[in-house]
Amino acid sequence: MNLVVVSNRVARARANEPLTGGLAAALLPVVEKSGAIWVGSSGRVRDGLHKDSFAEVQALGAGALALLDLPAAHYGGYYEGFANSALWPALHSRSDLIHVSRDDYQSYREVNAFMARALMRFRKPDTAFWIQDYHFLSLGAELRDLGVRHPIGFFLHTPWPTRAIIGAVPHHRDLVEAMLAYDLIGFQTDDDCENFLGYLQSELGLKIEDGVVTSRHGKSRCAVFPIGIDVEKFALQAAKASSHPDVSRLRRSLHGEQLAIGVDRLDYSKGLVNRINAFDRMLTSQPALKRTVTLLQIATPSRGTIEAYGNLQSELAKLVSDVNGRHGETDWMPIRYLNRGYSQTVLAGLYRTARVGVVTPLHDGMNLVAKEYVAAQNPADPGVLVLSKFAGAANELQTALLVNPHEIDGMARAIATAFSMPLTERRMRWEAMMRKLRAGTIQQWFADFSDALEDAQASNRTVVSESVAVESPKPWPLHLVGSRSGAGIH
Ligand SMILES: O=P(O)(O)OC[C@H]1O[C@H](O[C@H]2O[C@H](CO)[C@@H](O)[C@H](O)[C@H]2O)[C@H](O)[C@@H](O)[C@@H]1O
Ligand SMILES: O=c1ccn([C@@H]2O[C@H](COP(=O)(O)OP(=O)(O)O)[C@@H](O)[C@H]2O)c(=O)[nH]1
Repeated sequence: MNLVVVSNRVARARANEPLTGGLAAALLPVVEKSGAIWVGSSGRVRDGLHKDSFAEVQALGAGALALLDLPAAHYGGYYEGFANSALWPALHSRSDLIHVSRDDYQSYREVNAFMARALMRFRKPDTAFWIQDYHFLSLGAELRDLGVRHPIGFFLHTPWPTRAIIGAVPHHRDLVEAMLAYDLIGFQTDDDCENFLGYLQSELGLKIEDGVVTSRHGKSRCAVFPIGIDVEKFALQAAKASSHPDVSRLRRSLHGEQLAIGVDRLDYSKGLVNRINAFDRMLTSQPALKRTVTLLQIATPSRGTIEAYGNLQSELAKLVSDVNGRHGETDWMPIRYLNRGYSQTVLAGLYRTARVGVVTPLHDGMNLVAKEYVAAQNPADPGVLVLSKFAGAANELQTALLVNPHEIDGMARAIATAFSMPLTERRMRWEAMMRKLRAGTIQQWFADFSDALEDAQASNRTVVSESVAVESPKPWPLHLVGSRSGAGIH
């Protein structure tokens, strides 16, 4: 199978650069190994809607990375507008934050249609397309409209909420109907999959049998594929990274204090305000912990041009300074707060230095940081994961200290418990989590989805020969094609 993977965000090709978000981080190692072509946004926009606006096609391990300039007229309405100000808040059960302009949906559909046209050049008789995430809910339908009969799979990296919440998204019916052009629709958790199937039954009146729905497009299989990480690579990286200058400087600066770590995009779904409030509450209710513990919170800026994100950044900066101002002393600050990104090599070392990993999103598709924190621990002296029960990762990491991120007192107690947990209990909990991580690696996820896509398509539709194609594909060249002059956007 000649696999073409499509996502809005793709990994930067340079090693040791911070990666933005779990989708790019997760796909990079498996795309590199598999020989797939990974198509996504170049981070630049261009005027006009030409299907040939590939800024660059470059080698990526055994495969290739194809970067596409997106149409300038529609980019804002697509990415900041419909994708991140309508779909993202709804998918994270924050319909109160939905803000869309009149043309955003149109722009979203235009970019999906534009991507479909651009993908035609990668089509070969044995091609399968694997579309990633909420940016491209209607891409499969656009490909079908262009005559594509190849297998097309879709994986949603975020949660899928209840019918009432998704019903707050403008054009939700059109979008979900368009999704049924996919042969396989993958979710992170059983709850997400059940919510989606519930919507199909109750809102669209469709029949479902064993996770397979029949619509005017044919059959679509809905199934669960929890995403994982490269466990052994992360563990090795963490062991090596302890000598990295950033990591050894951190260790030296601790003066015997125990470290808790949080690593998140600066996003309202990550529960950062509640987490800082919980740390504050812990220090207020257990003042003996002062000077003995510190929280290192890395909050990487994300989607900064969207108002809700800008507001959160200001709120957090104020909150952290308030907590530090009240509890801090001349030579000790409770919270070290950083608005920047780190490479995964450095992150691995930081995770290993921390006795406690605090991962407390209000809602999260998976949360790979939770898995990375566990994989990075020293087996002889592992740290403790405090994990929100609303992260997809909680389904697997049940021996973490599971918390409700809306209960500030409960979180404060859990963090304090984590700091004082005896070694035997830490090891027992950590070993159980490692068994789960090893059973569901990113390599396994990639293989499971690819196999299921082949199976789903074989039983759903007959592959139509290339002669039916509306345009003949051009070969994809492994060299620079076209200019890189578009305006930067990420
Ligand atoms: O591309 P951005 O707008 O900068 O956002 C970064 C990514 O955020 C989301 O990541 C999700 O994927 C992770 C891996 O499956 C998962 O662990 C996490 O829970 C999700 O939030 C988003 O879904 C991606 O499309 C973005 O690239
Ligand atoms: O400074 C940073 C912060 C995060 N990450 C990576 O970004 C991903 C975040 O994924 P997660 O699923 O936790 O959340 P998302 O940001 O995708 O919602 C993880 O692989 C992190 O290692 C990184 O490389 N550098």
